Amino acid sequence: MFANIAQKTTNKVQPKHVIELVNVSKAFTLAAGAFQALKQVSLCIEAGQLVAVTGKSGSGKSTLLNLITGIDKPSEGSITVNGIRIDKLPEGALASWRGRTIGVVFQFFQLLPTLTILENVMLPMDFCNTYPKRERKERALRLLNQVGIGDQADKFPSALSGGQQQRAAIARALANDPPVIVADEPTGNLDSQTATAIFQLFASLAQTGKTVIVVTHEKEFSAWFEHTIALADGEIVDEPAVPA
Ligand SMILES: Nc1ncnc2c1ncn2[C@@H]1O[C@H](COP(=O)(O)OP(=O)(O)OP(=O)(O)O)[C@@H](O)[C@H]1O
Repeated sequence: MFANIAQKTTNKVQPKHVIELVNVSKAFTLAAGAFQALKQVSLCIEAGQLVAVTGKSGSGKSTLLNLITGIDKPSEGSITVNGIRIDKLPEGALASWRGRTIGVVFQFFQLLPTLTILENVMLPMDFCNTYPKRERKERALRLLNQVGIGDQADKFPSALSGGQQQRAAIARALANDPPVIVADEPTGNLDSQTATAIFQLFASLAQTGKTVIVVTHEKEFSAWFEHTIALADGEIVDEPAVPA
């Protein structure tokens, strides 16, 4: 199903550790003083891993994702993604880096309602200029076929079911062929059968060499993940090993 993506991804030279955090802390300044949302977190994730991030509300899951995607900067520590020290990158360079390196999938899909599904998937290519203009439509269609909704390409998001919209969002996340896909509670709004199909899709992507990081509360899917990063009060209580 993902043969084309697999071909492309495995031809790339990727560092073994696609994501590496060393002693990362994140403090927020509140009226009452500094609040440590993440405390001295170190972890590494290898290419092609399907990784879960779990923890109670407020444990630091979104903060961790925001740091890995470069949306936020750490207060301390280093973050290396795909060989780049992103905590050192200036804002402009970060935006362009993010568009090419990270595909993001949200709980509520966040497709643009006034664009067709095909146009939504083409958008990241238009923003980042990653593929020649004449190739973008064909690539978007190919991605939609690969996630199983090629026949919905000309519809608007409101005409699709939740599961179909999430498949479209995954196709959009793949548009620029990023090595890393990050999903924040992607099945939180879907029934369990549809959620299973979405997790199957993520597992297939990981098999093609994509690194897929999923924040999830859904324990019934824990067996799908090769690693679980369990957070409690901003600290990792279960983690992939840090490289020597
Ligand atoms: N911008 C901010 N300013 C101040 N405090 C923040 C900010 N962002 C997060 N926090 C705090 O950091 C802690 C961790 O928040 P975070 O959103 O990472 O948790 P979470 O595990 O993703 O929770 P949820 O499952 O509810 O989304 C919380 O106590 C939160 O209130």
